[in-house]
Amino acid sequence: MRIGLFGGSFNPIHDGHRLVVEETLRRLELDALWVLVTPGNPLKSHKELAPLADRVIAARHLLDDPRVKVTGFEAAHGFTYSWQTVRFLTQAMPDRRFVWIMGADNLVDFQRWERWRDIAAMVPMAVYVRPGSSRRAPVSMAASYLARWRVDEDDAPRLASLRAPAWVYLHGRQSTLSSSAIRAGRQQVKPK
Ligand SMILES: Nc1ncnc2c1ncn2[C@@H]1O[C@H](COP(=O)(O)OP(=O)(O)OP(=O)(O)O)[C@@H](O)[C@H]1O
Ligand SMILES: O=C(O)c1ccc[n+]([C@@H]2O[C@H](COP(=O)([O-])O)[C@@H](O)[C@H]2O)c1
Repeated sequence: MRIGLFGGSFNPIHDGHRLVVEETLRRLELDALWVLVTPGNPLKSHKELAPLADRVIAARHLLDDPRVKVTGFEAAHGFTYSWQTVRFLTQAMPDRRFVWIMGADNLVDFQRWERWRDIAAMVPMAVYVRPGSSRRAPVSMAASYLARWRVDEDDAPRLASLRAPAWVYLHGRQSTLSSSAIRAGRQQVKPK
């Protein structure tokens, strides 16, 4: 069983997230994708953060696919950092093949994440291209550190079965949507 783990603030969820979900399910040949709605990104202000339950409900509504499961379980476990989530899931379910999924902007910042090298060593990762970060991501500090474990895009279907570290940078359909622009009233959850 190959399962994508797509963590996010989803404040609010938008069509850019749906695009990443659809593309990674297809390109990584995943059986399931778990959307992990975070109690709060440790690197972001939580001042404008909507309640977890509201973000979970909205994500379930927009991502209406039987393969997609939306959960806020990190809050119930008291997890703040993604390494805690990844360690917990890989230890609790050693027979599942997990892949951590994130947009290219998060690879640019990845070296600021708590124990980011440990995350990369625990789980294969798929980075999805995003406007504004597509060129910076592959030359970021984390990408340079992880360069020798980068897998060709054509091998994306194999990623889940590879031993970590292993990662792929996926190019494809792109969305300019962002939650912050939606909160500021400059964009809509779904483009017109
Ligand atoms: N348009 C997009 N294209 C590709 N990846 C995206 C896009 N929007 C968000 N993501 C990715 O989805 C995950 C969750 O993102 P998040 O909930 O922070 O949304 P966001 O639009 O980046 O929010 P904000 O604008 O508040 O930073 C992250 O890994 C992020 O990189
Ligand atoms: O563990 C960390 O240090 C860490 C730092 C930044 C972001 N994250 C996680 O990355 C995911 C994407 O966050 P965001 O806000 O960009 O949607 C979400 O699951 C966050 O909890 C995790």
